[in-house]
Amino acid sequence: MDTIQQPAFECRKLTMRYGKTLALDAVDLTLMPGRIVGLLGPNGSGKTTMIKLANGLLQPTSGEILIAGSAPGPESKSFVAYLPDRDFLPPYMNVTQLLEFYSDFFADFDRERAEKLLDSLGFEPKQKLKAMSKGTKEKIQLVLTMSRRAKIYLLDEPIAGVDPAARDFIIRTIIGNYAEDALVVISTHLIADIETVLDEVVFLKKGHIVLHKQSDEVIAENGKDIDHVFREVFAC
Ligand SMILES: Nc1ncnc2c1ncn2[C@@H]1O[C@H](COP(=O)(O)OP(=O)(O)OP(=O)(O)O)[C@@H](O)[C@H]1O
Repeated sequence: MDTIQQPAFECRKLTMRYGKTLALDAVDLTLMPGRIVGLLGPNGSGKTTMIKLANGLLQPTSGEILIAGSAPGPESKSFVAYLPDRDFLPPYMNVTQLLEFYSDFFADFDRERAEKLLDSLGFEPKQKLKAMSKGTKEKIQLVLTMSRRAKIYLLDEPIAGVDPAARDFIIRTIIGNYAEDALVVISTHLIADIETVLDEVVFLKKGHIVLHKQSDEVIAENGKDIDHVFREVFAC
């Protein structure tokens, strides 16, 4: 008998206002485990706001967001691996200290996996974060995030600052390092680079979901790739 799966991520009439700005307007969205989902939208469409709400960094104005059935909080932090869209690690730390920091903070951190990945990328143990280029910092932050054996990965713009060759590495790291029953949500507007790994896409426009479908359905219905569909939907 099939067991009924609980959604990994659920928004119910989720609304977020910053003063007069309505960033999310009564959004309903259900994402199931075992999927890689692209949260796609132009600047200011509400992607970061939704991811921050999922991490409990913001409180909704109204409606709710549920992570594996509960409101975000200390418990969900133990199984949600979050990659913010900005630097978030102490800049004075070197590679070894960062590995120790993650091992101390996250019970699900697979240090061996992180060490192997960092070694294959040529990182040196004594290399300090503050001396790394923007793209190199993004790589180490992604390796640390994806080396958690999390149930849910929320990646906010993981490829924005890196060159096309490094983007391929990042995409391989994402698909090579998550458990098959985990949910991966990737927010980006660089769709062409990432669309081949997406099972589902969510198009967010001015705080509304204008499309939520399986990637292959979007391609079949439109006869073009997701990047081109996105450009049409969001044409200025
Ligand atoms: N702290 C804040 N105070 C006021 N308005 C905010 C704040 N954060 C976001 N906003 C506004 O909320 C809306 C959604 O912003 P959000 O950062 O979620 O969009 P985004 O889709 O992640 O954009 P980008 O692709 O540029 O990162 C925008 O109109 C933005 O200006």
